[in-house]
Amino acid sequence: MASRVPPRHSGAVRELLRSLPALSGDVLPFEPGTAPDDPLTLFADWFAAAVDARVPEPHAVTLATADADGRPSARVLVLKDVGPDGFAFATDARSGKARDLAANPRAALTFWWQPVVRQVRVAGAARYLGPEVSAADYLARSPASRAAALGVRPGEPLGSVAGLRASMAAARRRTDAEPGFVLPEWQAWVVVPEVVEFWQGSADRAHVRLVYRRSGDGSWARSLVWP
Ligand SMILES: Cc1cc2nc3c(=O)[nH]c(=O)nc-3n(C[C@H](O)[C@H](O)[C@H](O)COP(=O)(O)O)c2cc1C
Repeated sequence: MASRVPPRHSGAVRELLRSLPALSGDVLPFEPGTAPDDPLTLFADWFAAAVDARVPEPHAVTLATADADGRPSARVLVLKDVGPDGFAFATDARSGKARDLAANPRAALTFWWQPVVRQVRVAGAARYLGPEVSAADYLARSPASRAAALGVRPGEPLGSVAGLRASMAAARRRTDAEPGFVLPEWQAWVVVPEVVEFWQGSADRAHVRLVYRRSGDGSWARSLVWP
């Protein structure tokens, strides 16, 4: 098969970018007038529809944080749960995101489900769920996942990939020998939503945006906004 890697002439990336379609998935029907009162219910519906449509890894979500000075940072992680508290994820206390959240406990999550042309955005306060929930999350991971978390030192300079592999192999041996061990740095967090936006793309660009905002009494107000 011919390589699609372009020659490295000036403008090659721009040409490649312009050759690509956007919003080319199969739009799902969405009638905002009949949407539920609660965005978590609509999220559950949309998530199930994404799974049904075989969206690859629909639980992979971009988490945006900012440090104490407001410098933003974003990365992909795995959504662990969605419940009345909000959207849960887990990470290492030594990671950049956990440091950001310790200094500035606000976050945004963005899901992009290309095959169904849907985006969901969540913004709100981020809350550490404490050592017990974090330990339970850690112990629910497979031995390989626990070893992967145990064998790393997030963000520290790494001399070689061989060093990483050796550390992870040692972590796997320890995980197998001590199955009850919990990495003290493991942290479960939840983003408590204040705003949730459901975006249904459309081939004719008449994209539907339905925004839910939480009121002081905990109820939700929802409205359409222009795309
Ligand atoms: C599909 C996918 C899933 C990931 N899941 C997690 C996760 O659940 N928790 C996590 O801390 N990092 C996860 N990562 C790694 C993060 O993207 C990131 O590289 C790492 O957490 C360090 O980010 P930070 O320095 O901004 O904190 C995942 C990456 C990808 C691509």
